Amino acid sequence: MEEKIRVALYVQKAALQFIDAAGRTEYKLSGEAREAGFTIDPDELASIVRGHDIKGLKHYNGVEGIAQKVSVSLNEGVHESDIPIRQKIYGINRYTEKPPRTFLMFVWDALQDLTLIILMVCAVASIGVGLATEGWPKGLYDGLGIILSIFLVVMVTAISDYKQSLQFRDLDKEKKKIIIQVTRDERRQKISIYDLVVGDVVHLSIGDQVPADGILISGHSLVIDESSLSGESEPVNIDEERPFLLSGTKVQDGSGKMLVTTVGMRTEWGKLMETLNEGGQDETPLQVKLNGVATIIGKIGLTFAVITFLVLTGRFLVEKAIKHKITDWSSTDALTLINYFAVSVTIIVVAVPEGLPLAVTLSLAFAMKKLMNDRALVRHLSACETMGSANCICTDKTGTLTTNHMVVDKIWICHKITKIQSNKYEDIFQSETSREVLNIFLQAIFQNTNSEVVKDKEGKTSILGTPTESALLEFGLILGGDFDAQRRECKIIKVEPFNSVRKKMSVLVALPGGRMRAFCKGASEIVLGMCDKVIDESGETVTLSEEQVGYITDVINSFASEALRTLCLAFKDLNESSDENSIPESGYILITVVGIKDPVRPEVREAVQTCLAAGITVRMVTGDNINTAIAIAKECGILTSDGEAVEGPEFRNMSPDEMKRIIPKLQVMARSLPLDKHTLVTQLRNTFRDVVAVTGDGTNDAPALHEADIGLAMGIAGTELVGVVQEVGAVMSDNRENGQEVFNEINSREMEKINVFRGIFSSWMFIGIIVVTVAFQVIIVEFLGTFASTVPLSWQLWVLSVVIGAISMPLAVVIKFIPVKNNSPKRQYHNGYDLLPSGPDLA
Ligand SMILES: Nc1ncnc2c1ncn2[C@@H]1O[C@H](COP(=O)(O)OP(=O)(O)OP(=O)(O)O)[C@@H](O)[C@H]1O
Ligand SMILES: [Ca+2]
Repeated sequence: MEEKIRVALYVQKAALQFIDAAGRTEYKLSGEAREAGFTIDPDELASIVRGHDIKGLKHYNGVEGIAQKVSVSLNEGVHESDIPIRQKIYGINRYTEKPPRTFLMFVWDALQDLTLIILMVCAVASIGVGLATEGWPKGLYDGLGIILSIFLVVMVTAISDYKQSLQFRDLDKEKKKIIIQVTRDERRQKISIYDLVVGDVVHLSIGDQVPADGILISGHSLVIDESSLSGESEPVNIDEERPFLLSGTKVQDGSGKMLVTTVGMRTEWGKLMETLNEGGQDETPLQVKLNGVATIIGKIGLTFAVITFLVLTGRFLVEKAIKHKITDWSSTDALTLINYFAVSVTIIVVAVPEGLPLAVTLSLAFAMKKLMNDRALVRHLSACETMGSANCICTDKTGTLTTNHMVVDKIWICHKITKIQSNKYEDIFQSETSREVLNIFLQAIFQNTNSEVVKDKEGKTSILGTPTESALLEFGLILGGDFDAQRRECKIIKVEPFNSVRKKMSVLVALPGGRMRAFCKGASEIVLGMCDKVIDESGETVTLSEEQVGYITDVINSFASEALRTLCLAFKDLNESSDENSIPESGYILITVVGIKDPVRPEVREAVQTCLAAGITVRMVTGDNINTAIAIAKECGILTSDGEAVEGPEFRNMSPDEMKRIIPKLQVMARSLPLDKHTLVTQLRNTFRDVVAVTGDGTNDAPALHEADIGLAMGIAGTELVGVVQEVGAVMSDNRENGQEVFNEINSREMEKINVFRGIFSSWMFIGIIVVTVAFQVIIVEFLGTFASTVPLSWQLWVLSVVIGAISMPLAVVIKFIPVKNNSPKRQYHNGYDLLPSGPDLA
């Protein structure tokens, strides 16, 4: 699929270049558009952005020029009232959906199974032979019996696949309801991606999906991951030189604002969707293996059948030759030969275990259903299987284990710790003189943020931004701060947005008098390291002594041990001579240490226990402070007394041997960079041969998600991960107990667990499937006698068949050791946050 996209993209690029070479195309603007005040044709706009036509953009006076042509002010945004006309002229932001697959298509798919094809051939042969030997209608019965079993298998497979596709379509719709931030009617607000129109001013920040094609208005270190479109893993910097943003790509770093120029099917993404047809469904690793087994058995059966036929026919011919009757043929002779053929066909029918696909399909369908109920997005049956094979989960903390609902809980300011209980700022700032401190504190909160306090139509205040920043802004409002007033007072000169590598955010602002001030906020110990002074009650700056640094470190640790996320806020006044183009990295004055509470989700502890019980190791990898991480990990039951907690920098600098030694015990990694998580996952997969599931928010965790066997991208808001974790555990233990339908075979530590009867009766799903399968067999044998050409068996024969069946158990154990991992493709499951607009399964 990815490959196809890439090819389509190259073809298109080439075509665009060709058009360019042939001279500018003339576009005609409709009269209606002109009347409504628009002066640029939709296709022309689309081609400028898609073709990265910087000359074309200059020709129209850059982004401001384009804004004029689509009749919008970059400060105010579009007006709600003219959205219908924009949609009429420039289109709506939707993609044509592939027509849904019909039930018959699923039936057709189910029929493609090799075992079934062999069975069908047998049915036809059997009907032919039957009619010739036994005549109408008795001769039909054998064949009809086989057709009946084929019918059953096909129906079960098709119905379960079809239902699953319907369910998936619903979830698909849900997950495409992405909310984005735009400025409209001079107000920043949230809208659905579908309501976006040409002319909209969209705010982008790290982790966001670019919702349509457009041009950069302004940005700070904006870096875009275009890999979904181009397959290029190298991210691109978006700035004045390269201001084009394409729908379906993702913001990897920084922040910015873009002007939407093209929506829906006119975008690059839309065009690609048009040229691509649907990708095929792939088989699950288990299906591949079972098909392999069935095919081998089938082939053996076929060989024996052919040999039997040849031997019987040979003997017959030889006998005939001995009796010198080789030229003398009667109809009885012909019937004998046909009979031999029938015997051979029977061998194939008996040899191919058609019950196998049925049982497997049923169990996978059940597992799928369970996952679906928990709203984990699973596109293919194979997901359950790969998931069932996971023996190790690396999870992030924020939003996955915790609720991601953050509130400031404790602060340290002016050498005093205060627990925030009431909503009164007097508790924190008692004396009049500390007004000064309050001012600088509010400045630090409101100036140095990527989030915003906005008012909606009714004048209600709300905060748009990340949970951490929202907590700070909310606190600022409680202290009586005024976001708009603050923002109007100072002019922001330069911004270094937050990301997980820097773990801090800094800005440079011009104060009313023209003096420059820098603010820095971020991971407490990092920012503390950048400070050499601290502000006291009266607003005076005093030099930080070593003792004081030690004391503040203690404060940080005490907050962190209470599971609080800690941040330091600091500022620095610059003198005239300092460089306006860079924000200082040291010499800051510390204002405060804040401790933000982010409670653990109540269900997490149990989910973790489920995993541990199923033999899955759970590891927490977080960007947060080590003490915070430890406190939370203990609360969730992840960190045990014999487990280890390390910090990212320490882990990074370990020798391969040291890593090998620590990883088995490693339960917590704190202050990690995205790359540390990636390293850990790589090590687990390669050195320890683990099957690793990774959960994360898809921004800073992207590298690790890609490396994992199973990547669960949960989106910033976090979702019902707990359900997924539990399912991984449940599916996993089900599979183990099944005596398989096989998952961890190459993992040597699993070897001793091949006791197939362990816990077999605790798995209801498995028992149900067995009962159904057995019931089918009994019904076929006992009641469909004539149809399936079986005779009711005596009890001795039943015992015999059970014994023969039991012999297949050791065989199953042997199958267990056939490696499956290498042919199981790595998979990623998203809960929509970072899915592409039209949501094809690119993973
Ligand atoms: N907007 C922000 N501005 C400045 N610093 C921040 C901001 N958000 C978080 N931090 C700091 O960065 C640290 C870690 O951030 P990082 O993005 O690496 O981890 P995370 O993804 O939030 O956590 P986890 O990995 O557990 O999900 C936090 O402990 C906090 O101190
Ligand atoms: Ca994270």
